[in-house]
Amino acid sequence: MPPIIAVQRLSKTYASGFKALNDINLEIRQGEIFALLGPNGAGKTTLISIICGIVNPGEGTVLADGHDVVRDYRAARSKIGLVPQELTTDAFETVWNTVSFSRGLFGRSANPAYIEKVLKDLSLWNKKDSKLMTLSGGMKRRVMIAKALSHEPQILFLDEPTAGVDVELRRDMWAMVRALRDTGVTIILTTHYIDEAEEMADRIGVINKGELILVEEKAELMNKLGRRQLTLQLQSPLESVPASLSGYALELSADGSQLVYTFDAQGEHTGIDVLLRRLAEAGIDFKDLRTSQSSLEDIFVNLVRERA
Ligand SMILES: Nc1ncnc2c1ncn2[C@@H]1O[C@H](COP(=O)(O)OP(=O)(O)OP(=O)(O)O)[C@@H](O)[C@H]1O
Repeated sequence: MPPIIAVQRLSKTYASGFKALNDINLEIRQGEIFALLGPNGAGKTTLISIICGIVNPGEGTVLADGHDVVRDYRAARSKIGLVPQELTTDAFETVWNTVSFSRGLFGRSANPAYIEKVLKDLSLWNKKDSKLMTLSGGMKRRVMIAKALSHEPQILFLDEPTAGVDVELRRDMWAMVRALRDTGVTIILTTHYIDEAEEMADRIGVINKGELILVEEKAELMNKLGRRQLTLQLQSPLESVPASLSGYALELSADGSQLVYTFDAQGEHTGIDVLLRRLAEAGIDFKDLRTSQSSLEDIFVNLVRERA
């Protein structure tokens, strides 16, 4: 199946002379949830804006469902829904009218049954006659999504969808995004919340200083770059790691009560069995042990730091 979005050799230099994107190549698969991560100013919004036809690409090409976003702008844009970061809603309009109007902007004929479905899916149906200014921030965000979906796009961009929303609404938003994906919509989201990418994404792209430094299946990424740790809670504190164990990647906590062993999550041999034997030989007893895996956040911070 051809990619739903194909970005090839895309670079962008703003009029100021600042190069915001450098030779980006990216293919988004139909029906996936793709999370774009990157620190502030990395180029996420620039990339999304180019794909959505809001900012002109400098060099390179972008196809959305086979349509060139510059040469064939209208066809490309009709495939895309964009939920921008800022809430821009017409305060005096009703939910129903604003969502129906958005559909009209894309030249689509009225389809009340579809709008009704979108509002119901987003739990907005009982607010359809409410003026936007009377809605809570969370409800307004839902309206932004409904507007973006009004013309039945196949691709939905969510720019920082849960910035500043409470935990409960975040969970609701995640469920909504999953439900949308289940209807076949491809979702691309940018986020600063790494746990959001960890929770939601099928694949993850990391952008830093205008360069796409990594694109990977989430599970693969966690496997490849993730480190695992074994923490041993000692019976009696140690002053230092015994010399007989110096060949192991062991760290002693400041109070001497914990030994932490870091090992490769992918490696065939973790070395734990031999380590435990050596500990016993050294007369070190422990009362508890637990393993942990580094989070996507650790991986992300390391990736970006390496390139700083
Ligand atoms: N119109 C513009 N003219 C000049 N420079 C710009 C323009 N728009 C963005 N930039 C610069 O391009 C870089 C990338 O900006 P962009 O908004 O794409 O980053 P971002 O990854 O979305 O950041 P954030 O996470 O803060 O939203 C930044 O250094 C920004 O200052």
